[in-house]
Amino acid sequence: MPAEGEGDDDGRPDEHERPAVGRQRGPVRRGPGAPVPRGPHRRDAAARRLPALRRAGHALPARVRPRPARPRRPGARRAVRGDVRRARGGRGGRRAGPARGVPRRPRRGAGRRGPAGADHAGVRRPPPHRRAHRLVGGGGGGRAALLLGLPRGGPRAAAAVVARPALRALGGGVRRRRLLRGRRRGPRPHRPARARPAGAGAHGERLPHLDPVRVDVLGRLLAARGVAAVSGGVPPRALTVAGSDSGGGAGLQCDLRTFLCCGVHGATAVTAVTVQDSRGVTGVHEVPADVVAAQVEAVVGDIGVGATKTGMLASAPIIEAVADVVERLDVGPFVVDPVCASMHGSRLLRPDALDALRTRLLPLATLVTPNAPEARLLTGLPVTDRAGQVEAARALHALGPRWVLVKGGHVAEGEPAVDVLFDGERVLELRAPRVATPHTHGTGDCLAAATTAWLAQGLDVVEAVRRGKQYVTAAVVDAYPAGAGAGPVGHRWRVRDWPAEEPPAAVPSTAG
Ligand SMILES: Nc1ncnc2c1ncn2[C@@H]1O[C@H](COP(=O)(O)OP(=O)(O)O)[C@@H](O)[C@H]1O
Ligand SMILES: Cc1ncc(COP(=O)(O)O)c(N)n1
Repeated sequence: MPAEGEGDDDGRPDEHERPAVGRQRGPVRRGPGAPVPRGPHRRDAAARRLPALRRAGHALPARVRPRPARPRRPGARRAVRGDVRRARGGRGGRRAGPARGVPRRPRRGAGRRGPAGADHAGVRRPPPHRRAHRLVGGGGGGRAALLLGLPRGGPRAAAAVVARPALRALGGGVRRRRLLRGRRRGPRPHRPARARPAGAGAHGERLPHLDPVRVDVLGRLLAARGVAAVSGGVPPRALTVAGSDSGGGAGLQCDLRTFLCCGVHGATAVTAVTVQDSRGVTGVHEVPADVVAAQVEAVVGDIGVGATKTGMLASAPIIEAVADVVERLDVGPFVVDPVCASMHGSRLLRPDALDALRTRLLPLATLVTPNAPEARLLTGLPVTDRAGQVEAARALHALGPRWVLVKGGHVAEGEPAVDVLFDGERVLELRAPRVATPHTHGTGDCLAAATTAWLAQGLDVVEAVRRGKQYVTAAVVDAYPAGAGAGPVGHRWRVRDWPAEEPPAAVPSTAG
């Protein structure tokens, strides 16, 4: 298959031309927040502050405690709670403010942090592998690490690293927290403010508090400790039947990232390997149709899937093979993203495959998600405004899918990004602010994959598409310029609250 074409005269649909990257407004760059300052070990500074800290009632790690505390002088005033509050810079007693020699605790979100592993007074806390037992109880961390695929060098630390966000995601459940955390000694260590996910809540809705990925991780941790799991150990599964994008921004790479970030295990049936970067596609190697079908059979037969999506299908034989296997097996709700070309205008579907797409695949689809050029290609209708989106949705619905979503990324640019959803009766609009960025590589895959992930978790189509739209909007806000051309949408906004723990120590091995 030719990787690039030049317009209608050579068969390549010029509808797939996107506005040139350079013509768009500058990228919206978002960093992961202020860099974490890392300094030298502050043992000396910590030791200088010891008297004040001891007055404040801090529980000090043994390694910075130079000598046992002196016995109290007879008649000396017993430390009262107010002293502790004052020393920590909180309210209490008459004089609010830090005790002499104890630095004021930085405000939440003030962006200041001490050296890694140090609390607000500059005292090093014990390293994670010595603290982790408070989170996961003693022993068993090795198995937890094994289950979670984490490094074995510091299993408890690794388990703690995973457990902490899981606990945070669980919100309430004081007993559950206590069970895992154990008894806390000393004051609560300072935690820096969490980075707010970019774009989250743009539509007044947040992703669910009870994040399925984290609940599941916690479930596995508990199972490894022999404690009854909080939720089932196996996450929902979804399958993508799609091409590989060597640049990683679109295709199955984008699908897998999105699946994970939406709480499902992703499986793949690879249809083609593309040689692709941020500037375009320079090569395509198709996978034989029977091998594509065999991948679907293997995944569905053994692992099982709650929902399936298609992306780049490359050729009519591959479409036929996928249609055959989807008819035979239970692939769950079936989302067809009728990918015809890349955003750079490189063809990803042979022109003679359009008919197979219309007649074999669309009738099987729970939801089909064309962009405006694809909708035009499939229906022959111009799709240049909202009315055109609705008309195309009606025409596509007549081809057999249960739902049609005509996306608005290429429609009325400069206005909000509005997608039109149609089920044969209702016409619904999903509206989001349009982000001024040229880095929109993978938007369509991201939307379809997120929607598929939510379908795999049992949501209905409207709810799944709403969340898919919410996800892709945040991902466009989080997009970044990787390469000289169009950069990919970003997924890091979903994982930025990884705890600022130190990784486990790498110590010389005594074995061998
Ligand atoms: N600049 C943008 N800002 C916000 N949302 C966008 C932007 N560009 C595309 N989208 C959204 O991303 C999704 C994919 O749209 P579209 O670009 O039309 O598909 P494709 O990537 O298949 O060409 C749609 O929900 C669309 O509204
Ligand atoms: C393998 C593969 N699948 C899909 C796309 C479409 O993504 P985009 O429209 O963002 O280029 C792509 N470029 N490559």
